[in-house]
Amino acid sequence: MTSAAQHTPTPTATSTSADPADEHEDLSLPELKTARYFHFQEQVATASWATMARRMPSLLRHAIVLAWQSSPRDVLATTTFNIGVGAATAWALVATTSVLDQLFSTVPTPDRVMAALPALVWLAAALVTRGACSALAGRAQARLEPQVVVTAEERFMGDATHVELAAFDDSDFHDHLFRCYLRGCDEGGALVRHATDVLTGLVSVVAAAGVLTALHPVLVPLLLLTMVPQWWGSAAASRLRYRTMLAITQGRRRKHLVERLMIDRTTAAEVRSYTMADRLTSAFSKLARHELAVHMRLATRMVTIRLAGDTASGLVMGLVFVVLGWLLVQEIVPIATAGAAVVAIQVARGALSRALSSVAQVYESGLYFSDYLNFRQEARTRLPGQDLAPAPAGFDQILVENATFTYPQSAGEDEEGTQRRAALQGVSVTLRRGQTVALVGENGSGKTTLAKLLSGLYTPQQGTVCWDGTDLAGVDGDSLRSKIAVIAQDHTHWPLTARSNVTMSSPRDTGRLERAAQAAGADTVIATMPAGWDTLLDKQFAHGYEPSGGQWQRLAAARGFYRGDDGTEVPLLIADEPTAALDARAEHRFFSSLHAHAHRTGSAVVLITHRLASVRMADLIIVLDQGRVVGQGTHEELMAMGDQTPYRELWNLQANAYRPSDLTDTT
Ligand SMILES: Nc1ncnc2c1ncn2[C@@H]1O[C@H](COP(=O)(O)OP(=O)(O)OP(=O)(O)O)[C@@H](O)[C@H]1O
Repeated sequence: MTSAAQHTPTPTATSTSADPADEHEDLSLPELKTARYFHFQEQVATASWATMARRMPSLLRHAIVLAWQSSPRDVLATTTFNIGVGAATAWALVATTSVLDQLFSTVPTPDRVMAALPALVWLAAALVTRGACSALAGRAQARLEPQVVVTAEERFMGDATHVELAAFDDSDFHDHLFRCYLRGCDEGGALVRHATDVLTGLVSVVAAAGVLTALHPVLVPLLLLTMVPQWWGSAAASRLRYRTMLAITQGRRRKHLVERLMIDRTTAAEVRSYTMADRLTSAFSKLARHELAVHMRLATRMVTIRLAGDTASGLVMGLVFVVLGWLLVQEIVPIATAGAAVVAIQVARGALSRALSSVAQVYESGLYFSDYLNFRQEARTRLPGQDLAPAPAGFDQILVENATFTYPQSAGEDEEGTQRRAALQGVSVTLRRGQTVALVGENGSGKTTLAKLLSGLYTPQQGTVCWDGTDLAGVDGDSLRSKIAVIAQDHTHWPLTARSNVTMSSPRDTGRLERAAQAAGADTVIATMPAGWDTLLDKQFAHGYEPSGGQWQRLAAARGFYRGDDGTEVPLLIADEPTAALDARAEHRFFSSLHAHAHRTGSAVVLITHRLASVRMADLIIVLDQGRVVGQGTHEELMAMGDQTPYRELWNLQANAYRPSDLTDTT
């Protein structure tokens, strides 16, 4: 069969241009990348029946295991009732044979009808049973599919939130994760549905074949003969419909893109300012009409296939009748058996048609479901160990020894590239409880990476991070991180209430909340919010509120203070660029709070900032450059090291901006 994908032109930017004289007509959008959720398109479009048949057993095995783990009861019900449908089909066919036997006997007509009555009741009972089994199978199937999806989603989400953080820096992992998220889990449910449809169809075909064998073995080849055009017609129609849909996908995505430009709030103003409405409408119409034309062509080709299929079917059925007639004349089969054979053949043809139209869908769903299976397999290699020791209650000192950390290699990057990209190389530092330690250095020097090593989010590939004698590599990550408060540089704008944005997973404590808000300067932000602490911080919700950048930063700082407001349990507070969006007054207040926090709780505070005036008071300043420690000490010690040292250079650059040009630093 010729692929529709080959014949149906994919609408592109150039194909949308109607009038070359109109230079504004074409929106000139470049080719779209293959969507993550459609990456198996090529494989699906070109798969042969043999390929599908080869993959089927393993796909079905995985789907059955997942279905069984989701709901054994509904799997048993689906299977039992579908077998019931097959058995009732066979029963109905046998009853039909009895009815026909009686009706074609040689006694007078009223007697024949009376004699057929018990068989008719039997037939009615079989049909009712078949209907009931079919309905119950449908119910079990409808229950099973969403359960399979939820089980798959729960496992996926569990893995996604528990894998080590470094996995999110690996573009390959990220890609697998997103593909699984977009389709993998849902397709597990769809696979079960389509597989059950195939099963249902096959059970009925087998039932009809069984009855025919019992009636007379010579009838079975007749059944197989009628199935050939049926197979061809159903398979050709379903593949054509399918490939056409695949072929128009690109155009449909392009259409959605244009649609979004036309109806999105963010583009609405410029659509009007730059009078884009007509151009967009024209582009939209062309894409929509192209799709329409493809559908029209599909309808015509479907009719052609149907006509060819029906003609072939009619011819074969004619042949079957000729053979049946010959069998009757030769008295090989009685007339009642021949009648029952015709009914059985019709039942088998209908069931086969349904099964076939589901086979291609089993294949496609199976491919996408393999994204789910692959993701889970990969995630297992990235989950933390199970039997790790709990984190120590605290520390007197944190010792980072010779730590080297490289972010995961990007696809296509060579070993040399990896060497060049080491974010930290041989870093050794010591932090003591109660100290305020500042990490300074230029952009990309490794400050945030070191902070993430200290906060237990990353583990160095070489070297160690120890709390007193305990190497954090052997410690349970969750128990460690519950003892560390982090004010992150790229903090999350949680779509939750202001209160939950600060308390997060810790228990609620009003006193602690107020203290944290005050320390971070978030109290004045809360005071301006319509519902105070109960204000929802997301405009997507009714009465939602959108804080400004600086207000979000104060809330993030309050989150860190809240987590850290427990001297015995949280011995480390890490603040990464906590004041970048704050005004001068808020910044001053924040640094005072930070020192007060360290003093009051006795915890170690790690501060990352580019504002060197704020680190002057730190007990220890660690200077990083290209992933290496290039200086450490107090402000005075570092300034005394000489003119060309990185810290002094940076200090002078910033200090000079506030001085008359003829002044230099005074140390
Ligand atoms: N997730 C990541 N994946 C790959 N490389 C990263 C990632 N995060 C940081 N890097 C690289 O690691 C190096 C150190 O980055 P890091 O964020 O630790 O620097 P920084 O000193 O905190 O910078 P800044 O002052 O700009 O915040 C940089 O070269 C950066 O490109």
